[in-house]
Amino acid sequence: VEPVSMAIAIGAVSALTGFLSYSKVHCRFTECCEEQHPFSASALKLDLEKKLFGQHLASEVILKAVTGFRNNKNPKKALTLSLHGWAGTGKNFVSQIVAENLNPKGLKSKFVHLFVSTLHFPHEQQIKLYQDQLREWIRGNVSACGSSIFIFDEMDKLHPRIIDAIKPFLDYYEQVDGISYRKAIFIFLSNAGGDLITKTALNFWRAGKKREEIQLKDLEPVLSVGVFNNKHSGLWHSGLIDRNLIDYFIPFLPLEYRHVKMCVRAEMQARGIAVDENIVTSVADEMTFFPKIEKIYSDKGCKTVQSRLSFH
Ligand SMILES: Nc1ncnc2c1ncn2[C@@H]1O[C@H](COP(=O)(O)OP(=O)(O)OP(=O)(O)O)[C@@H](O)[C@H]1O
Repeated sequence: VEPVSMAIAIGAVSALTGFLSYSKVHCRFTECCEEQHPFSASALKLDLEKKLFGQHLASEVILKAVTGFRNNKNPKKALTLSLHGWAGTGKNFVSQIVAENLNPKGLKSKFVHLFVSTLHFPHEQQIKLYQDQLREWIRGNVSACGSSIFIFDEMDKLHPRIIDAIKPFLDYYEQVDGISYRKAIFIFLSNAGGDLITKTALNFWRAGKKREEIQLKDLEPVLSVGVFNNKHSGLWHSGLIDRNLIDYFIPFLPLEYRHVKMCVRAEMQARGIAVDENIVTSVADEMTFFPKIEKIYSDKGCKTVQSRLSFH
């Protein structure tokens, strides 16, 4: 090998090594987009089992969907999950668990984005502007980090045309204007369909069947049709449903008295207080339950447990 080529080769290798070690050090100080943060399906499974109460369907589907997506080196489209259920049943909570399992900084990561309808898209007459802003925001963020996560809370309060603006990003295209969206994750949270889920859960209860016997096939089709036909679901007549771009409709069941108690215990443990069963019972007793006669399900799920516990 002639000396000049050798010198160039050595120079190139050391420049590359230098760059790699620089970026390693750099990423220690600022957050970098790593396409593949180490992901452990068993850690996610354990988290769901330990932390999420009374949601056997949501746990199962979320674990399957996220694991399958992350283990696929070449997904054909972005992962799109639509979470439905009554208030306080764990939709935001589970999004946080998923975000933390995919990204060490969880919701605080600059690659995880939360949109809240009433906060970010409050005015009916600004739909066109919101559509443009949303498209730009997602395009910019996915070009900076392909594996970005976008969470849309309060979908039921979103004008249905807004979300259709991002339809091309959720489709099977390899690239849209030079950007691939295939490694991104979109999570929609909504109360829409909560009434349908409760109805099914109640039917099982009244038939003397266990809650855990409810299967996804008992709910998913009802949910997708119900949400499509519901003017206040954010997905009313949406092209996302029409074109089958939502991978999973995930039902969150209404929580029972025993689940509320589990939430109180978890909250006490999180605060480092010894679990006192008298307090657990009195916090759970303060919650209100429906339907009027049977009083099975907590109407706020576990939502006010934290603030109520502070009064004991
Ligand atoms: N199934 C659950 N298992 C464990 N904790 C729960 C569950 N559901 C709710 N919680 C607790 O209650 C808090 C509020 O729940 P969360 O914000 O996830 O409800 P949500 O379903 O998103 O409600 P909303 O539709 O009103 O936004 C959570 O931070 C969590 O502490």
